[in-house]
Amino acid sequence: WVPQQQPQQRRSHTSTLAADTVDARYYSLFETPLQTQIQTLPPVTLNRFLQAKVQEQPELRDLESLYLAVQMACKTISTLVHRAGLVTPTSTPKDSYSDGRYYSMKRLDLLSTLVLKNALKYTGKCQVVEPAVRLDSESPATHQPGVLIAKSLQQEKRSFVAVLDPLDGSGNADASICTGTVFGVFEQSEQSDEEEALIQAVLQPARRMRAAGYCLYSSATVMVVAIGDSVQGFTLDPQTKEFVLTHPDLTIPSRGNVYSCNEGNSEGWDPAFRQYIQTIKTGRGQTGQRYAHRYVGSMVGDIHRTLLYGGIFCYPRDNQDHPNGNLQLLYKSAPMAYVVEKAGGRALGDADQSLLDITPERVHQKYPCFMGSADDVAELQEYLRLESSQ
Ligand SMILES: O=P(O)(O)OC[C@H]1O[C@](O)(COP(=O)(O)O)[C@@H](O)[C@@H]1O
Repeated sequence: WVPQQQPQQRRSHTSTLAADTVDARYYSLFETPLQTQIQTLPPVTLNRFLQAKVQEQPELRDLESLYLAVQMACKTISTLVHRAGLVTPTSTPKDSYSDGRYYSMKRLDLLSTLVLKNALKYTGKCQVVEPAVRLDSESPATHQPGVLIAKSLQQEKRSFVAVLDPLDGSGNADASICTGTVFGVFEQSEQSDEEEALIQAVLQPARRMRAAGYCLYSSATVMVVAIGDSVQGFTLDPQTKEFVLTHPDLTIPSRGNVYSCNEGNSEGWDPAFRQYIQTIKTGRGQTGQRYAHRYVGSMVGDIHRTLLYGGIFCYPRDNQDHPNGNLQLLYKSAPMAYVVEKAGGRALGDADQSLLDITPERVHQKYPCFMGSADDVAELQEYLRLESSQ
């Protein structure tokens, strides 16, 4: 909707219609000097940011094309996700997906995977493989996310190889709950283009990543990238369709007051972890403050909130349905952990092991994870150590 009249003209009307009053208030926002200033500031787009980065560090040039392809795909996926309710059939066909949720989940997953794959391929600078979907024995009959591995094709001695989860939390999209794309980038030392070699190239601990990031599709679409030693957040401007730097040099607060986990699994948790949660939520932890519980059930959303506000996100093992937690290490928790640590937080896989030091044995392997504000993770670590010493 475009206003047909200037605010000044509208206010000159003597009509006292409520709509006019509301409009006047709306326009007056834009007349304040501060707002005028903000609007005239030249935005730093992701493209410009990357160009500047490459000028500083020319060895990142290959990474630039990968990032540009990912951001292009994320713009399309953002539109797909936001239009999901408009284009997905509401009645679920009775086919191989007995559960209606899995049907549209699968559909959005496939679409996002295709969009991302094409964006990467059409750069002409990336080779893309989609590792065959094999169900992990630890998660029989559950939804298996699509995953992509992309390699930059520059004829340099080194090349980059990225692992990408096109749409984390796709099962939530029907309820308009946030979802996300996750990626992590390694260097490939051995120059082979065989699928198996590419898979091996990403089966590395996240500490060896050269970059990682995610795109959150929520009330806004936000791309957060860890590149070099800093973390930058860019918001997609729906008018210009550009990612604009809105969260420069993101750092996670050293302490928060929110814990985020699937408390429905608490019966099967290790006693020490259960004790930790009980302690912080009743205000008997180190801060003496009662922690609030927040759990979207969409990892990217839960971790993004943790990054901005502080606190702790956990997916521990339980002795019922999740002997290794419920998050795939390689393409979900490890890249997120990389971002969190680059932002000054911490991430654990076990009592004494950083999540960044765990080598995935296979693409879809799940692993317990705990990440967030450094002081909160340190407090939890004491409980995990207690458990492992028993
Ligand atoms: O339902 P649970 O066990 O809490 O698991 C939720 C987790 O599963 C995920 O939704 C992953 O789902 P997808 O398989 O759709 O990618 C995470 O985003 C989220 O944290």
